[in-house]
Amino acid sequence: MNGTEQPVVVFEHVCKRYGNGTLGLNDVTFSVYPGEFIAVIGPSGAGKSTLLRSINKLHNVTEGRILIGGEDISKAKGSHLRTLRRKIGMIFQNYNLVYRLSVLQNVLHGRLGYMGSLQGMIGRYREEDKEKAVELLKEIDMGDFLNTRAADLSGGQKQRVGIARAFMQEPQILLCDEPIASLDPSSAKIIMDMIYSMASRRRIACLVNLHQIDVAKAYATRVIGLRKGRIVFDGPPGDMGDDVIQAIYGVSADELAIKERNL
Ligand SMILES: Nc1ncnc2c1ncn2[C@@H]1O[C@H](COP(=O)(O)OP(=O)(O)OP(=O)(O)O)[C@@H](O)[C@H]1O
Repeated sequence: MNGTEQPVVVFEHVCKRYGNGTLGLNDVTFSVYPGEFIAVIGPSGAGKSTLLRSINKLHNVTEGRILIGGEDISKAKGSHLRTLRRKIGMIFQNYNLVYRLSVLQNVLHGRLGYMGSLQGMIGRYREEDKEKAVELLKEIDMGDFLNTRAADLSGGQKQRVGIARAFMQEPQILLCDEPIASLDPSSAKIIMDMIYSMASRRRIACLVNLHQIDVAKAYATRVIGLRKGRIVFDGPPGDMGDDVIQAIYGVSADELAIKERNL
């Protein structure tokens, strides 16, 4: 971040109330700058997914504004919404691949937001898109799996394809919703390393929902701690003392470690 750079995402006093009355986000205000790697942490139900889903308007917020590159996505519709969504890549806990399709075809899906609907339906991709997809797959060590069906991959390999698809979109913001929650520890490390290095090399801003504080501390340039829909901490991981853990989770770091061990 530097003094002249414009934020890629701005939240201004955002509230999200669900139909049943639950307040998922409560007066949330923050800005995200290019190159930041932000871990969003908090106990179950704190609003982490609600926050991520608000950014690309997977649901409407009830109050406040969300600006993407200076434009209000809360009000955007139709082709304007589609254009704004191109800037926002997503990586999911459950990969969201099309399992009957090949690895290469899944990665090419990252270009769909740039194509007409007919072009997309018949899968008519430009040669340069295919070359870019192959390059990305090589970058994540999946160059030998181009024609493998996505169904036939391990969990870690599926997530790598999810990563390549997200970068294929050339986003300015990458939203990762618990990207390692379904993976064993060694695959989780590989995936976090890949997301971190690929995003920082391209200066793409990342928001990553995480359950593990140690992972947040290891990778994040900044941590946002949510509790009951409110931001209760926003700062560098080095500032996360026991008081901060208590404010986010309502228990001490020791108690939290015991709870996690018993899960
Ligand atoms: N579709 C919905 N309808 C009603 N309430 C919802 C809905 N989705 C989420 N909520 C509620 O909003 C609050 C925030 O939920 P959210 O899923 O954002 O939390 P989270 O921090 O991502 O939790 P977890 O770590 O368990 O995934 C919770 O009280 C949840 O029950």
